[in-house]
Amino acid sequence: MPPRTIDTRTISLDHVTVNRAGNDVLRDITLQLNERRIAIIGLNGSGKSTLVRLLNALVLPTTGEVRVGDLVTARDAKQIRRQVGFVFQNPDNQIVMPIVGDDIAFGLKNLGLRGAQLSDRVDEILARLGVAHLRDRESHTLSGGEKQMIALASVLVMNPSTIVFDEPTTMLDLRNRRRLQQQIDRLDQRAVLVTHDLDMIADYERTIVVDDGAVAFDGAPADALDFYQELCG
Ligand SMILES: Nc1ncnc2c1ncn2[C@@H]1O[C@H](COP(=O)(O)OP(=O)(O)OP(=O)(O)O)[C@@H](O)[C@H]1O
Repeated sequence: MPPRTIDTRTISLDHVTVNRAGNDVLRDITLQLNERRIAIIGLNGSGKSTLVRLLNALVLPTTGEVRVGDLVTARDAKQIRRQVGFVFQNPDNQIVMPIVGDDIAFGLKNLGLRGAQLSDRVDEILARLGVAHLRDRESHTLSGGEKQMIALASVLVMNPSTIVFDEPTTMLDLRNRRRLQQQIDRLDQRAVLVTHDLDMIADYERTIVVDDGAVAFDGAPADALDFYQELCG
């Protein structure tokens, strides 16, 4: 996958700690995220979801600061969520409207789009993901793989500069996993992917291994995988 230059904002974490119920689930994390493809791997409960939720203000630091360009998550959550989209592990957490087309249109309507401008954007994104035929379907009747594509469409349609995927393939069969992987590979946007699916990330520019709330390794995927395998024992 050739690296492409993209106009996106650097995401930086500066000495970030997140405390939950008296425990530091993330400890003193300092990172600058500039690459186009970044993977986050690590054992269950190591802190991966908490780390990526910091990137679009779903989680705020207990101490330290997270910035997207000049914006600070603790202050500018609304603007940051337009820059940094988030695709959840379970698309049911993300699909809010009973009809697919309305779900995709939801965020754009909040931005004031109406009429042909709105419906063209919805059509365009559904066609791009190969799911135009789902536009008028009732959301709850979709299969898990179809729901995951609609969840991705609802994020992509807002044209964020970074998209975070938190274990997006967990509920997918092999065919849909490959489809989603292709869609992620094609994105112009920066992608930050949390996954246990290690073969998805071989081409990534950077892989961060999280262990016990800290960054245990940060580098090329092949080296990260060696490190992770040793960690797993
Ligand atoms: N609100 C909370 N209250 C108490 N503990 C929490 C809370 N949120 C997260 N934790 C704890 O923080 C740790 C890290 O959780 P996190 O979901 O970030 O891990 P993860 O690496 O994404 O795990 P997995 O691979 O299992 O999804 C876990 O021990 C979890 O139980």
